[in-house]
Amino acid sequence: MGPFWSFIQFYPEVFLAIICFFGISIFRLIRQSQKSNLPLNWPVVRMLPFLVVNRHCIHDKVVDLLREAGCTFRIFGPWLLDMNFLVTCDPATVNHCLNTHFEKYPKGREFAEMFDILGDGLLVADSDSWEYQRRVATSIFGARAFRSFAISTIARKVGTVLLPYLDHMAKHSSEVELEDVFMRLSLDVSYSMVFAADLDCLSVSSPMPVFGRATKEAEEAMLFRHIVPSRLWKLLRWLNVGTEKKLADAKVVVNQFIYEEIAKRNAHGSNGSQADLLSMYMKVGLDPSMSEQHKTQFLRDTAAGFILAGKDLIAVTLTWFFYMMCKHPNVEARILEELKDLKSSTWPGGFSVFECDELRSAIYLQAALLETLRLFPATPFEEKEAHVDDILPNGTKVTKGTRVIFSLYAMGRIKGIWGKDCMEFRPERWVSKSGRLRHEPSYKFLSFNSGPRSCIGKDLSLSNMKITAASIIHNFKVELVDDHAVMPQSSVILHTQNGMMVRLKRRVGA
Ligand code: HEM
Repeated sequence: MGPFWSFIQFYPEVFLAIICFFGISIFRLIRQSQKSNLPLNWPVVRMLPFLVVNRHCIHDKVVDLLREAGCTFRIFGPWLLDMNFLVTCDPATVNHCLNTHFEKYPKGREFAEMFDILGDGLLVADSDSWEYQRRVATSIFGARAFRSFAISTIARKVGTVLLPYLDHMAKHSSEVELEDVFMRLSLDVSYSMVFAADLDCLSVSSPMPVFGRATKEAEEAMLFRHIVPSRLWKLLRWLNVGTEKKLADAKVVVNQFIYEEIAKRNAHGSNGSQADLLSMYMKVGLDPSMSEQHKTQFLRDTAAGFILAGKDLIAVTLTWFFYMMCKHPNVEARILEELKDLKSSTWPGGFSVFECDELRSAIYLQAALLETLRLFPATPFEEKEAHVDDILPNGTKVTKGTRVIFSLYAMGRIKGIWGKDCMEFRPERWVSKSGRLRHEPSYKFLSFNSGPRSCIGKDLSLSNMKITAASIIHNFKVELVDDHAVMPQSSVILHTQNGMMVRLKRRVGA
């Protein structure tokens, strides 16, 4: 007989007491969990069950949790796994971490390692390297030549690729997965903007090009890195198996494409008037202390960053925007009315594509896009790491190394921040009495980040989305396929869980 059975035989009352203690504790924890949205702190595994059980609807669960907890809550991961973090949607905390005490909350090495496909680029850099890269990027994004190249690229892609593709689908009465269409279009646009070369991702006859497949696999692997303990994905990376192998393969493809584009430019030079991003970076004259190898690496990291930075964010925002149009036909009708008197250019096939400058007066369209981003922020959460011990405005203590997660998704859904109607889609909230766009502080509307690390592509993205959305709405009626549920995916980017299936009809007279 083993020692366990001997113990039960000799001390049955002690054994019974232990069983009762655990039984009552578990019963109390379960009762408590039924009354509250706050996760239970179990022995050993701590709050991991909350994350696992709610993994398919984690964004909405975090909203409930933060509503009950008063906007800030500390999540404890299993013992020894270093998964503890603080989650918040409190604008004062956001302002503290991203603006007033910005230097205390860098991205951190863990973040850079998770996104190692971006090398040492602007999106992952900290301190001096970030400052230098931000300066160069700001000057390029502010250059008229780059902006006008970027805008004309968007209009060309919408006129020659997107609208003919949608028209083909409309003529064949085919169901279309709209998010996939936007993902392909966005990759096409980003690649052209960075290299002035066409990938042709959105074609009726050809499959997704190899570069597109590689970026998709890389993104899936980076998502996996976010949801498992870092020790696990590092082990898989070391063994080169699973998603880590796919990521390693994807990196080889991405590098091959980018280095080839850089080599072509080095061999043929770019003419002085070329204004794609690579040409602009080559023209700007990088830090003379950099070696040739370092410069090539810098250009590679920059190109990878700009291709990956915004493309999915634009694609998912457009998807949620059209979902809102399907659900709120009155808003769509008002946008159509607003577009009626605006100038557009006509492309082969008779498609109208709106001009960026004309769309400046389309206030309601922009309000509807901002309202979409409020309820469906393309990055549902953001993450920083405390560089030193700190105290947040609400008195919460933060120790060095704590990961702070800002839930942008929750921020748009809290009454105390946006009012009683916070769950309603109401573009009017963005329009002032005088008919202008209402300004909201970025630490309240965090979709493009706040403070020194605000999104550099904000204006360009809004122009892109306005041109694309206006041109689709004017030319086509988009209808959701019956019974197709559209829900957010639990992901680092707010994709839809099962895509968005629609049917299209060409508008009469368009
Ligand atoms: C709907 C579209 C977009 C949204 C919602 C968006 C949102 C954001 C957010 C939230 C950040 C902060 C990320 C962080 O610190 O972790 C960011 C940073 C950044 N975004 Fe965007 N973005 C969009 C499109 C773009 C585009 C199209 C580009 C470039 C072509 C771009 C370039 C950047 C860059 C370079 C940064 C890093 C800035 C820095 O760290 O100093 N973004 N963006």
